[in-house]
Amino acid sequence: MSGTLLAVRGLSAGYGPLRVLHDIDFSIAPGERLAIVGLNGHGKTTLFRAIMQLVGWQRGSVLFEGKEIGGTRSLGEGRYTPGIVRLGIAMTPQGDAIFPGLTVREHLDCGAHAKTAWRDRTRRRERVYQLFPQLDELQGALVGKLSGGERRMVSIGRALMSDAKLYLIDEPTLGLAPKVSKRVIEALVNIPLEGKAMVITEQNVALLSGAVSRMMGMHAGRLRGEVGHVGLA
Ligand SMILES: Nc1ncnc2c1ncn2[C@@H]1O[C@H](COP(=O)(O)OP(=O)(O)OP(=O)(O)O)[C@@H](O)[C@H]1O
Repeated sequence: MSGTLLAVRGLSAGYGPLRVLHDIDFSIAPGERLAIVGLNGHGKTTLFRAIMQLVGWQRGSVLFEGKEIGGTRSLGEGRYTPGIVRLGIAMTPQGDAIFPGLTVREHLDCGAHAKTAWRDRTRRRERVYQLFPQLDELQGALVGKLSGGERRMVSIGRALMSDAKLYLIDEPTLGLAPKVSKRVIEALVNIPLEGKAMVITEQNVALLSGAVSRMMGMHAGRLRGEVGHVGLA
């Protein structure tokens, strides 16, 4: 598929005096699944947070469907984030960002907060259950009582309930057993993109190798060129 969904140019970002990202450039087209791999602490999460305007300061351009959502900002983390979500970017944060007191079903419905998504929530939930059949059986269970892998599935499922065109999935396998990690990645690479796009960050290159359209490396806040290229999307 041609065209550019997201174009990041000269993006730098950090927290207070700390500069974490240095002049990041990359873009992603509709239909692409891009992996950004790098070790702990090298800036993967900060990159997602900067796209969502959740860092302390940033500068540089972030174009989403041709609209500038970046620019120079130094105050008010999160101030523009709801607008960015409404434009069509959904982020699954690292770790267990869940509401332990809600059931699986209630949790998924939280992701369908836009009007059109809410009206269509039953069908969307079914799609999530197809992707993660385990969750179908756990619809009424409290999310706080689930295993780490199940909670991660809920967290990803919540993002899929939205009207997003771009999914940012931050280290979906963090803290999971190898077998469960494999299942979560398999589900992620099987999600039909149909003109949407996905960026997945990961520390374990082997898990995503051969399963994504492109892979880039992040080291010390800089993106390095492609670390592999395969035909799958
Ligand atoms: N809120 C914050 N305030 C200050 N420094 C931060 C903050 N969040 C992250 N950092 C620092 O920014 C750097 C990059 O962290 P970041 O979380 O983006 O890396 P990462 O590659 O995603 O690794 P991780 O797997 O740990 O999330 C680290 O040195 C980290 O200590």
